[in-house]
Amino acid sequence: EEEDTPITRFQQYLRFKTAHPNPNYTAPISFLVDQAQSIGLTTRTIEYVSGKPVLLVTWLGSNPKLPSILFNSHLDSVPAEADKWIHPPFSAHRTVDGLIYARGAQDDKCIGVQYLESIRNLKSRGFSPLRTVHISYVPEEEIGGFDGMAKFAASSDFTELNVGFAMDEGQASPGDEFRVFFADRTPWELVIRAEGIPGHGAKLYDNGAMENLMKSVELIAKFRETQFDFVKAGEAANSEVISVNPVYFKAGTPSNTGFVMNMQPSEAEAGYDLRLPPMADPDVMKKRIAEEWAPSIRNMTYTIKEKGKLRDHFGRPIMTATNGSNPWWSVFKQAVEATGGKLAKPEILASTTDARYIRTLGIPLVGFSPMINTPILLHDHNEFLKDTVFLKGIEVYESVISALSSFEGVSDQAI
Ligand SMILES: CSCC[C@H](NC=O)C(=O)O
Ligand SMILES: [Zn+2]
Ligand SMILES: [Zn+2]
Repeated sequence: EEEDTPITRFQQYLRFKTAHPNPNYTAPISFLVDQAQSIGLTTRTIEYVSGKPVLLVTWLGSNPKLPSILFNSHLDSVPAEADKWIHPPFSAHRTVDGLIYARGAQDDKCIGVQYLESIRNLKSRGFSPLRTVHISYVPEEEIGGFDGMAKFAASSDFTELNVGFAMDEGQASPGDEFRVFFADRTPWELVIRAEGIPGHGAKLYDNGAMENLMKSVELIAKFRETQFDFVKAGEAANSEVISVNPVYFKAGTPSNTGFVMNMQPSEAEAGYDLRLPPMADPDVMKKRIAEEWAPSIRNMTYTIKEKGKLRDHFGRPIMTATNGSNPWWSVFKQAVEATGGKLAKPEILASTTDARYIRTLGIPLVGFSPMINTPILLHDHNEFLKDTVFLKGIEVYESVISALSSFEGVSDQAI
């Protein structure tokens, strides 16, 4: 019989098969409900979209009128190519060196368990919070959160939580400073299409669909290079520039064996993953797309699917202040430092999380996954987390949760 410790509970949570395209949500939720109830926390499961439950765990504060603190994590994981792993991705195998291998070990099942374990420890020490603490477990983050956090954040259930400050996942740090994130980049799905007259494969002529698409592909590649050059020159971080990466090309006339080789097609299309940092001007980007990347004079059209907002309703870039103007930030920073930890310079996250839905509401949110001296392995083969790093994270959250939930606020500000 396996012993019951924070590590074995982490392993149990890691063994649920939560990878897309068929994530199991019911089993991990019933595990989390059991855990939360054994600690004496209340739980509520809400389905905004059928089969895609959100779990809300609550620790009531002594003054529930004060804005609450929310700790979020997602239930789902990206797929794993099992044959390319040294241990099966849902085995949560722990090596003699303490490395726990699992898809989700870093992204982001670690924090999901650490939140609960830290509260377990705080409770056993007799700590009780002034502010109410909520933990949310949401589905569908890895595919954009549209049926998960997007719906939850837009619900009256969420408004009623009266969240004053929130935390969500961050990323591992290869060095010895904890990384923290004050913004995400906003993803756009860009598709550019070209049309042209078809023709014999042997003919040289202008304005073919392929030729027109290729011109754009080259222009986009040049733009990509200018952005990447800033990064390579050390002038900007990856997450501070606009990235645009081709994700598919679609063209050609199908045949039984592949493609017809002596026909120039009448349509061609390319798809791009485009990400904008919060300071980027979306209108400048749109103008560039319309005038340079997909101009109608080259018979081109385009569609942009914006998967998030760059500006709040005051027109300000969506980001959380990490200076003295945000009292929550100071409380958080001091709480991490009280554990002997050091914070790296706050960063923008290169990718995108559910944090954007909460920041868009005007709620300050810091992205944070306490993992130092750990290689960044999210979405990679052989994702692992060292047991000692996981345990240290529990201690960090004990400090963070007790400090934030005890924060009395600033008298002239309604927080
Ligand atoms: C369209 S939002 C997609 C969210 C996803 N999140 C994690 O990888 C990402 O691609 O960053
Ligand atoms: Zn994640
Ligand atoms: Zn992820």
